[in-house]
Formats: sequence, C-alpha cells, structure tokens
Amino acid sequence: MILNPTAGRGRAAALRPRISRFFEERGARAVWHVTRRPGHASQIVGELPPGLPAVAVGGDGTVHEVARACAGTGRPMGVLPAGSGNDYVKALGVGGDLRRAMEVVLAGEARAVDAGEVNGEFFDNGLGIGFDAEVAAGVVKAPAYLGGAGRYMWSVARLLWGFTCHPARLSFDDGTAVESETILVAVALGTTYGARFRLAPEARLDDGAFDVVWSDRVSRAEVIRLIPSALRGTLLRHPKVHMHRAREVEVELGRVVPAHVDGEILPPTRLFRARVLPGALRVLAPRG
Ligand SMILES: Nc1ncnc2c1ncn2[C@@H]1O[C@H](COP(=O)(O)OP(=O)(O)OP(=O)(O)O)[C@@H](O)[C@H]1O
Repeated sequence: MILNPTAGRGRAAALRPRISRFFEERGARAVWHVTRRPGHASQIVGELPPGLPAVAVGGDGTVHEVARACAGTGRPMGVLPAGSGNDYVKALGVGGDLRRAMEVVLAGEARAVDAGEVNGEFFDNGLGIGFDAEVAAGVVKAPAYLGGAGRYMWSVARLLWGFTCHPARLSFDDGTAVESETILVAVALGTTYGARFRLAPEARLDDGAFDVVWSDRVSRAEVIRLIPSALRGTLLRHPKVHMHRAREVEVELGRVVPAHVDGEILPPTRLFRARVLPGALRVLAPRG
C-alpha cells in the first residue's frame, strides 16, 4: 500500500486502520509505505521486489506516481480512492467506493491497459491543454470546505469571466490535420477529469488509442451550457465539440498555453507531441 497521507486534504491517512482490517479479515496482509514528499511514491515502488502489486492509496496524483513506476515493468497496480479527485478508478470501472475498490484489489484480475507519453512525460489518465489545465491550477486556491468536486466547480466559475480560446493545429498519425480556436484540447485515455467532468465519455483504457477532444471557438454563454453536458457525459453531441481517435497526436498552439497530465501541471510550451504506450500498465480491475 503506497499511502499519500496528505491526499483528500489529510483524510487518506485516517483510512489506514479500516483498510488493514479489511485485508486481515480475508487472510491477506497489507504492507504500508507512507509517502513523505511529492515524487516519493514512484521511488518506493521502484524499490519493491519485482512482481509484487503496488496499491496507490490516495488521489490521482498518487495514482500518477505509482503508475509511472509500474509502467513497462509488469508490476500490477491497484487503486484505493482516497483523494479529492479520483478519476482513474472511474475509468477502471471500479468507481469511487472504497469498499468496492478493496474487493477489486483482493479478488480482481490484472488487465493490461494503455498509458501515454507527452514531451517525455508519462500519464495514465489524460493530457489537458488550455481551460482544463487553468482549472486544475486554480483548484489549489479554492476553499478547502468545498470538497473535491466543489473546489473544481469553484475554479471553473472563477475562470469563466476571463477565459480565451486558443488557436491550435492538431495533427494525427493517420494524416488528418485540423485547425481550430479551441477552449481546450483533451488527449484522453480515461473518461473523467477534474473529479466529475466526463470530457471523453467514450474513451477506453485498453483500445490502444487516445480520444482527442477539442472545440470550435465558443462564447462564455456556450461554455456555461456545455458544463452540464460535460457532467452528464453528453459533450460529444454538441456541434462545436469534436473527437478524433488516434495513437499519436501533435498539438501546436499559437501561444504558450497551460497544460497538465493527470492533474500535474507541465512546463510551459506551445508544442505537445503525445503517443499511446499500448498495454504499458497492468492494473487490478473488476473480473470480466
Ligand atoms: N508526504 C507528502 N507531503 C506533501 N505532498 C505529498 C506527500 N506525498 C505525496 N504528495 C503529493 O500530494 C499530491 C496530491 O496527491 P493526490 O492527488 O493523490 O491527492 P488529492 O487529495 O486527490 O489531491 P488533488 O486535490 O490534487 O486531487 C501529489 O502530487 C503528491 O506528489
């Protein structure tokens, strides 16, 4: 168990006795490793005996660090949701319920799923460029009492007054290229971003491809109307929202635009080259 004690605003640490008890009662023993700083989870996993499963106990930041260290090694990764954002467990088909997630870790099956890489940075859930990343960066300023999804909504609302669309050229590995002025580009492996927003409702973790989602130029009123669609997962029905499935994508922006992978902010740049790493991760997922 790779526990980030700060995840979920400190709530993750308090889950430890409950998790230990669950496994003990079923004849298994949880061995705990507690992270001390950002990046520590990857280091801990790198030092575990080969083949032993590593279970991320935290939010998507912890999953990102554990996944990065497991990718390409054959080591299975489990996830126990204990953060303020728990997007990856939704893509896995586990959901946000801790008890169900513990059952999957104990009795699920190891499945190969895709990961991604952009400008040399690993990701397991998605790359977001533009509005998405500005929202992720703004979440840290939101009042703590709002909780995960509430803090994300707070950041969305705050940004609506000043957002701009970004000139972008998207080139895909099948030779297709499009130019647009978009509010964001999501290069998605998983379905869900920012705790609740289903930006890529049709994405599958094991199809060997990204679902790349972008928009035409949109006004503030249109963005406000798009938010409920993003929450419901019906975004792709909107005529100004587009999706293309690709193994590789290059996104060139007219100017430097903020971007993130799995919620972690990337160094500023105008050019993003992303490719799928097919089947690079083994994850503990529900059987069948
Ligand atoms: N001991 C630690 N002290 C401070 N930060 C840590 C520690 N261990 C891990 N971290 C960092 O905490 C960050 C947030 O973790 P995580 O995403 O798992 O939790 P969260 O509550 O869901 O956070 P978020 O609100 O970002 O979704 C990660 O980027 C990780 O690098």
